[in-house]
Amino acid sequence: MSQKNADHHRLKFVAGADAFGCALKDTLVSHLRSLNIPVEDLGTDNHYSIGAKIGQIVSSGDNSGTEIRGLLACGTGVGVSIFANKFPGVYAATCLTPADAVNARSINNANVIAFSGISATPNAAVETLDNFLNTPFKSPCPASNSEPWPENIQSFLDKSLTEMPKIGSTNPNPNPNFSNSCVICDLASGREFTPVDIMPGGSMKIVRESPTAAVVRFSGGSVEPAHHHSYGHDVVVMKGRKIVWNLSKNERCELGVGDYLFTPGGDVHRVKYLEDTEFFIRWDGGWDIMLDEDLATALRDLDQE
Ligand SMILES: O=C(CO)[C@H](O)[C@H](O)COP(=O)(O)O
Repeated sequence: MSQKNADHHRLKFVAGADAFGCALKDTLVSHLRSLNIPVEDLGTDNHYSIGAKIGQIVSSGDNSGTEIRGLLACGTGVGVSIFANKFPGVYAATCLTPADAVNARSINNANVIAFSGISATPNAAVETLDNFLNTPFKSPCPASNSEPWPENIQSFLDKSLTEMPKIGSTNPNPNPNFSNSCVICDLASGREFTPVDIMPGGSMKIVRESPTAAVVRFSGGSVEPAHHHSYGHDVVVMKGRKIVWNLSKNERCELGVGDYLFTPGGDVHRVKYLEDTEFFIRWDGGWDIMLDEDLATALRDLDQE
């Protein structure tokens, strides 16, 4: 059984669902509010977007000391978890039973819970959510036969909060052209620009991996359709001019030589290159890119500007 923890006053939830999970999410949001737990309900979107939005908010945290947790629901509870888990510091767990939620809190310190809108009944889902609320990390749980953890597992759990965030933050397969022994020795020479297949007109020379640093070139007139990255990135323009629309924040800026821009992880942005442009870019973690629209949509929208 879960341990009761009535002190929810420093807790806030952000919630969202896709169409398959929407009704269940509404039930669970009402339940949280009946417990006087504040909830920001982001409503319904496709499971890629809603999982990423909740993940981004939980990852960003809250500087007032309030703990932010996420509640997600889709058809299976799996897709939304995968996307939320792309963000650092997010531990999203799909919980199909009340026992899953006790295990996910006790063993994994999960901070996002994902439900299956298809298979969960409202009553079972409420019980599952209550367990997620009331189970402290490292408490006895079904996986420990409801007994305190043995010493070796307790020690693993104790270390996991500091060890887990490091996983994936260093490149497990460093390029043999690099020496990783010290920063000065990470000399990258002789690297080539390679075309960025999904961004016509663009080419990129990666000079360091995870955190990833690169020099990027785009030919004048190129457009990058709206996209986002898991990690925030710094850009310094070395040549040319570009316009960046941050669609998440409804902001537009024009960057010329020497200008700097930071774009947070998850922020959707579209870019147009006014001239042949070259810039240095550095992501806070590994490089990835998720397209949020196709090129035709970007060009059509820019035409209407
Ligand atoms: O990742 C990339 C590969 O095409 C782009 O170089 C990068 O996305 C350009 O910077 P921004 O994300 O600010 O548009």
